[in-house]
Amino acid sequence: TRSTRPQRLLNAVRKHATRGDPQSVISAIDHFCRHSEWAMNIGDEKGSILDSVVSELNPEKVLELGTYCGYSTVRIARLLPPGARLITLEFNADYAAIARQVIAWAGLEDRVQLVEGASEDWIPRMKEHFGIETFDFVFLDHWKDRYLPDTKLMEDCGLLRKGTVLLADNVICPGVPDYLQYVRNSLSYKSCYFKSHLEYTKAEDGLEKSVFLG
Ligand SMILES: O=C(NCCCCCn1ccc2cnccc21)c1cc(-c2ccc(F)cc2)cc(O)c1O
Ligand SMILES: [Mg+2]
Repeated sequence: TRSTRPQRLLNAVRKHATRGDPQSVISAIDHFCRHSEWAMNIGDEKGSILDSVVSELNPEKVLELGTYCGYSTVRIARLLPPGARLITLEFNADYAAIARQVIAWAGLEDRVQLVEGASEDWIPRMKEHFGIETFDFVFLDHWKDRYLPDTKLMEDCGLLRKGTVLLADNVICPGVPDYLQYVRNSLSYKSCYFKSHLEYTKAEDGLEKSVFLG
């Protein structure tokens, strides 16, 4: 049977990246997506913005909604201190299987926990299942129509604290208008937009950084 794009992306990582070297994994995926096949990783341009937000925050407890092949998982985890924890949620079992191997190739499996399932099912179980009180940083990159309901669900489940940072990908392309309207107008958030481009293209896209004020 024909290979899938995520499988071809993993092959490129194995071929061109060095085991235990997260930067080489990031570079191998970006090269593959620029020169072989486009894929919906956050990419190098928006990825640099992600890096700066994570580096400034130094989070201990991180939630990523939308693993895909693990590109942003590797970007975030490589910046975390060894004691920090990143829980990443992926709905698609095939993507999850590839992501586990990409994360392992980068040598970051000790600080990453990949969970398979839907955000609306897992968010209410975070506390009792993972012993998480609140998250310091949440990266939203899953179904675009779930950004808003899941943010409200995280609020209701007490997973956000004063100062928790939400960073949302694709706020222009594909776009998340209801989420943007909420975080930009709610008195519970301080929000700002980082203008950029859709991964590996010239189309406009950007990241929205929103600090929960409690
Ligand atoms: O659709 C996107 N991502 C979501 C993929 C599915 C997530 C599924 N999933 C994962 C965890 C999880 C938990 N609960 C429920 C569901 C869950 C996406 C698309 C584009 C894009 C595509 C075509 C185009 F022409 C322009 C842009 C670019 C991006 O950067 C993207 O991120
Ligand atoms: Mg995205």
